[in-house]
Amino acid sequence: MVPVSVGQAGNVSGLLLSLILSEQVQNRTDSVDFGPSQLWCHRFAGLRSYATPHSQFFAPSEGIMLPAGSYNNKVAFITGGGTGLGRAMTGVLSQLGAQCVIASRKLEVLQQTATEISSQTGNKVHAVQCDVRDPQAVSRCVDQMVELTGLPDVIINNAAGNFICPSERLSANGWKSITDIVLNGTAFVTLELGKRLIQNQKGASFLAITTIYAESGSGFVVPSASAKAGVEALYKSLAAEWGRYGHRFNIIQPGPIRTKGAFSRLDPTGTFEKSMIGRIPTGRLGKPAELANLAAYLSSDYASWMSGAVIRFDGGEYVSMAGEFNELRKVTDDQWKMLETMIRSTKGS
Ligand SMILES: CC/C=C\C/C=C\C=C\C(=O)SCCNC(=O)CCNC(=O)[C@H](O)C(C)(C)COP(=O)(O)OP(=O)(O)OC[C@H]1O[C@@H](n2cnc3c(N)ncnc32)[C@H](O)[C@@H]1OP(=O)(O)O
Ligand SMILES: NC(=O)C1=CN([C@@H]2O[C@H](COP(=O)(O)OP(=O)(O)OC[C@H]3O[C@@H](n4cnc5c(N)ncnc54)[C@H](OP(=O)(O)O)[C@@H]3O)[C@@H](O)[C@H]2O)C=CC1
Repeated sequence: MVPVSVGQAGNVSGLLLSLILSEQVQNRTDSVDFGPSQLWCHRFAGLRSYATPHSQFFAPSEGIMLPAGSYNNKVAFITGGGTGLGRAMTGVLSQLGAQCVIASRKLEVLQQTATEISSQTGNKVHAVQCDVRDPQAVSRCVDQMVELTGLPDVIINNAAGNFICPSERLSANGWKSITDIVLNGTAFVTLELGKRLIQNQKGASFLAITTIYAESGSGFVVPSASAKAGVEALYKSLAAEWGRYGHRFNIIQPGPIRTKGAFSRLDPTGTFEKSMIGRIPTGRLGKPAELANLAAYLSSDYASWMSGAVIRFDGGEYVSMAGEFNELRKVTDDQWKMLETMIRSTKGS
């Protein structure tokens, strides 16, 4: 055994500290190099990526996974289907043969998405305006859907609102705006459709899109964390209660996937993206198409035995943040040699 002096021990902690500091400096440099507006253009034009070299082992497969026609004669209702992940899920379900109904507040956005997707897939996509915070609006939206397509086979509760904000700066209305969309909105849609499906003795698959911090909680997005946790409790409860009516309930917890809606409100300057990717073991963000394939599987007949499931879909980010010693990924081989020598040279307690 080689004895290690206090000086060496100091070097090791110094090295660890400098590793952490240099990362912070690097992050600062990034935000100085690219001013917020410039960065914004780059990020949403997809011109910039922080993906790590090892992400090459985890290259995304963005083609459609299920066999063609898997959703023939099915109707899918997707809240927030006009943008981001909702749009990606609508695209995949439509490509697989579903007739889709997308609903949110901005009718023009929905109509544009509906036209684009249906012209690509040849299947009908209907746009219905609906603010999910208003139970009467939800009821009217379902009336409209029944006229257009009949009751759905698949319901995806995807609509959400979110912004980062220290909780001491949050107004009561700020809290309400998020929890009303996420928890009440999901509940209103689920109860309205659930009751009508039960009356009509029709089975269905319900899917909710939550987030990894629904489980852990997270500072600075407290209304979202609280509401998403509520959505998970709602879905797990109904999985137990409404199986007898032919209803399945599943949940996907995505990690970060670049969409304008999420990133503009959660990382407006682009400062956090690099550190986010640094802690994701697969070294990159998720892709909307990857989430859409998982959603299509969970909502399909191939998953008819899945209910009450909570699927974390985050490239490993959650476990990476949870493990107390995971920061040791940053220790180099030479530093490991020193650390091992120090540990082995310790005698007694
Ligand atoms: C980087 C990604 C990594 C991980 C992602 C993990 C999870 C992601 C979860 C998501 O949900 S991402 C999806 C995000 N998408 C959206 O948020 C789209 C829809 N959002 C909106 O429409 C708005 O942002 C909204 C949520 C604020 C709702 O809009 P609305 O017009 O209804 O609200 P108001 O503008 O009237 O505001 C209501 C209330 O909130 C206060 N408020 C608004 N923004 C902020 C803010 N940034 N900070 C503090 N407070 C805010 C606003 O002042 C109002 O309160 P008062 O009346 O002033 O008291
Ligand atoms: N992207 C990511 O990294 C992650 C996203 N998620 C979840 O994925 C889902 C989709 O998010 P994403 O695609 O990124 O973001 P978007 O902002 O693109 O999607 C949110 C959608 O919700 C709709 N919406 C908001 N408020 C209401 C309302 N009151 N009534 C009806 N619809 C409403 C919006 O449409 P409109 O404005 O027209 O109403 C919009 O289409 C959300 O549930 C989000 O929490 C979870 C983890 C990570």
